Amino acid sequence: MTPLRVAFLGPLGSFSHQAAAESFCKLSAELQPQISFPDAFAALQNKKADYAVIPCENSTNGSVMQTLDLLADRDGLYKDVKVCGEYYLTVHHCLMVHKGTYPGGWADYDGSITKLYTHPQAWGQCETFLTKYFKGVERQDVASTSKAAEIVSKETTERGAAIANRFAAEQHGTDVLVENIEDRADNTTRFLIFRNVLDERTAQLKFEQPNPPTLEAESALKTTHKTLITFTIDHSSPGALADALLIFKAHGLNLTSINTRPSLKKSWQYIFFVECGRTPSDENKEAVHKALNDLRHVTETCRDLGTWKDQLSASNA
Ligand SMILES: O=C(O)C(=O)Cc1ccccc1
Repeated sequence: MTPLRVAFLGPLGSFSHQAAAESFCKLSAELQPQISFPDAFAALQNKKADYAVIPCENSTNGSVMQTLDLLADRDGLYKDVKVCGEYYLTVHHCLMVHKGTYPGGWADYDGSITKLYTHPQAWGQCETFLTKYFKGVERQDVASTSKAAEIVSKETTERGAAIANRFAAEQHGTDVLVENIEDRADNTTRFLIFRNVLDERTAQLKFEQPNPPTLEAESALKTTHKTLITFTIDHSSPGALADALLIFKAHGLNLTSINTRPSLKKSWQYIFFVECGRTPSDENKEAVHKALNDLRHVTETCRDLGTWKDQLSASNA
């Protein structure tokens, strides 16, 4: 059997690459860089990859809208793709330039950078640094931080700089001018790990996320299981959202986050993303199944996006 194939947002050296490598480090996995998040999802749906590791939320900057839009799956492209795990990565950004541009390093920097490149998620994580040193400098969104590094590594005429991972600098041969430019030292991105639930090959490979590392055997039993459910409601019906949320309470499911994205069916109507947790027990093992059945009565559409082990419940236990 071929090794486990893990899709992530490339090119090599992205934060997604780091998260994929770290979360599958114990398994001999073939890491497959993709050009975009939709490409990674398509690889799963088409059974070209077994898993995909995609950023969903950052502790400084909040939810990743591109990922929520993928999960909304408005065109039904990724029917069999579900979450099966999560991974928290501490994210340190560097400012990097074309090799040899500033031989004296940051100490000699003369203010000549005219354009900055990075993934949209990164701007908001480095705002203090950028406001201090690069106020008014043009910012260009690119597909990933490592793509930004690749662009400045190849540029010949412009004075550009990229915000990216230290590994991206090694990968693409750029010079790091400043390290750790993120606003907060605890800047962390949560990645979700996805699989195709109908892919039998993937099922046989049995990737099982470990219990959080700091958990002792006894408290391992207390690891929270998280579930993600998306739904739409009848916006003209007073209390429709309250009715839906009460179902989680009725089944002992603790709400841990709520997000919305436009439904794109009608303006000012939304798709709701509800994440909830439970500590597994004999009594509540059917809780998610029952909640989904009840939700189908009070929602217009409703989708189970998977259940996985909470990798932070060690610190919550
Ligand atoms: O662009 C990357 O490197 C990604 O993997 C997306 C991203 C961007 C910024 C923080 C975490 C993940």
